[in-house]
Formats: sequence, C-alpha cells, structure tokens
Amino acid sequence: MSETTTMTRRDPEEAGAPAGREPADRALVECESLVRIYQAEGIEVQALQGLDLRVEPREVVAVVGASGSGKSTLLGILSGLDTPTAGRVRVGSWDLTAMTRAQRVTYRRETVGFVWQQATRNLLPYLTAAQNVDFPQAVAGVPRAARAARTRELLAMLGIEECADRRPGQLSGGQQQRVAIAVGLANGPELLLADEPTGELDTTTSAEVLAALRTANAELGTTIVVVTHDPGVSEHVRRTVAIRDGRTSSEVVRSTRTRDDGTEHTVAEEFAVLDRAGRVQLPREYRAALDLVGRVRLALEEHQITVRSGREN
Ligand SMILES: Nc1ncnc2c1ncn2[C@@H]1O[C@H](COP(=O)(O)OP(=O)(O)OP(=O)(O)O)[C@@H](O)[C@H]1O
Repeated sequence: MSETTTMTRRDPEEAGAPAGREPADRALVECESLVRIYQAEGIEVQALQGLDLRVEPREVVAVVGASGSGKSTLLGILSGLDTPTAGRVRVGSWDLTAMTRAQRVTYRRETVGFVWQQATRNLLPYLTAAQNVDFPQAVAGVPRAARAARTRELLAMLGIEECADRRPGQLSGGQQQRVAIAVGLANGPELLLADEPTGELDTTTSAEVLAALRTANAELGTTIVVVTHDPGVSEHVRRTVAIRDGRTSSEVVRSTRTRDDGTEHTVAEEFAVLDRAGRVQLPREYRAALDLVGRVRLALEEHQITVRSGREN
C-alpha cells in the first residue's frame, strides 16, 4: 500500500513511456486483487474478493454477474465514489486508491462519464435534452459556443437531434438513455461506465441503446464498461467478463472469422480466468459432470493440465 499512497497521478514518463504517450501494452483500467468489505451492523460482507480486471484503451467490455456478485461495487470504485478495502486500481494515469477529495472531483469531471439504470438519476427533469448535455460542460468551464457545438455533435451522433428541445418526460425510455449517454460523453471522458443502462428497457430498445454505446466507442474512441445482470448484452460486445462472488470467473470473446467461401461468421470463445495467485474457477457443469468435489488430482502433461476426481478408484 505504501507505494500507492505516495503517488496519485502517475506521469506516463515515470511509468517508462515518453510524455503524452502510453506504452502499447498499457491497459486503461487495471484492477488487481480488489477487495471491498462492507461492515453492516457488525456483519462483514465481502462484496469483492480479489477481483482482477484489465480493460484496454478503446475496448467495450460487458461485466456480467448475478445480483449481489459485486458489479455495482466495482463500478462505484471505478467511478471514484468508493475506495477498495485492499488491492490496486488504476484508470489512465490515476491511482484511485490514493486520490485526495479535490483529485476525485477532477477525475470524475475529466476522466470518467456515467450512465445509470434510472433515467431520473442521469437527467435533470426540468432541463431539455440539449440543456442536460450542456450542463456538465458549463460546470467544467467550457465556453458557450464550444458547448453548443459539442452538444449538437453528440445528439446528432446518437441519432437524437430531434429530442434537443424536449424535456426527459417528453422522451421515450430509449431516447432518455441515449441523452444520458450524450451527457456522460459531454466532457470527452476516456472511460464511460454504464450500470444496467438497459435494465428498464425492452429488447428492441435495449439493442438501440447498446448500439449507441458502440457508436460512441467507434466515433470517439471512448472505452466503455457496461455492467449488467443480462447475459444477452454479451451478444452486443466483443468481450464479456463474468463476475461470481466478487471475482472475475470467466470471459467470453467474440470475433469475426472468414470461411473458405469468403462469408463471415461470429465465433464466441469462453475462457476461464486465471488470477494472480494461480486460482481458476471450474464451471459448475464441468464439476457436476465429473462429480468433482473437495480434493482433485492435477497432472501436468505436455501441452495441458488435467483435473481428475481425487477419490480413490
Ligand atoms: N453499502 C453496503 N453495505 C453492506 N453491504 C453491501 C453494501 N453494498 C453492497 N453490499 C453487499 O455487497 C454484495 C455485492 O453487492 P453489489 O451491489 O456490488 O452487487 P451487484 O452485483 O451489483 O448486485 P445487483 O445486480 O443486485 O445490483 C452484496 O452481498 C450486497 O448485499
């Protein structure tokens, strides 16, 4: 911890890169062995139990997990609202475990944007869509003309120009969430965090909102982390990370491959995640299929490691 408490905003040069440039392999988000313990009425709840996560610049990642798996806790930490009990977390040049209150304000204004599930949390009801997008820019001190241009550009990019002069109450749920994405992007954050952004929407409208996030990623290069309990979201992103019991347990990576006849198809590959301590979680169905419980036998073979039942046979 001493290393992280002495240095907050890390200069890329200090990290071994020329000023203004990041080394090619540097992730935008790096969480290492994150632990978050809540104390509630004398009871300890371990919401995160040593979570590891890397998100590369310009990536769109879905973090999927059941209720209570620790997703909102992770987002709270990445958004700078909460701090972990132990572990390391870096976003860009910010060490989130060691920021002062003032640095947190700057981080939240400049580096991250948010989209929450409830439209009421994203938008001020008495302002129009354009005024909502203008507001965070005004707070950041952006001149009026530049704000107006940025607002127009964002609403056009997300296909909601016609909503500019309407208040949230006069917009559909999907339009509200697209305005919320524009608000989240208003100050050009490197990272956009979305907590169940489609939670209150039907399938078609959800697909539109996810498409809007992909547009933001493609047009502006914004890195996006979407947290959801909806496994269907993974069909809309290249990489999905599953969290179970406060730890990353598996990842699904989608890629487009070309067949011999030139047609393209999408392949989804599932990976288990090996953490820094060498732990890997075996999927429940694999354990059930071989009735693996308690001790198991491990064997290192030429190109693989096998896991067998530990019972005598
Ligand atoms: N402020 C808190 N005080 C005590 N326990 C908490 C607090 N916040 C979350 N928890 C507990 O931490 C665990 C993880 O919660 P978290 O909200 O991060 O999960 P989640 O995956 O986002 O769930 P959901 O999808 O239901 O929002 C749960 O057991 C939850 O009850």
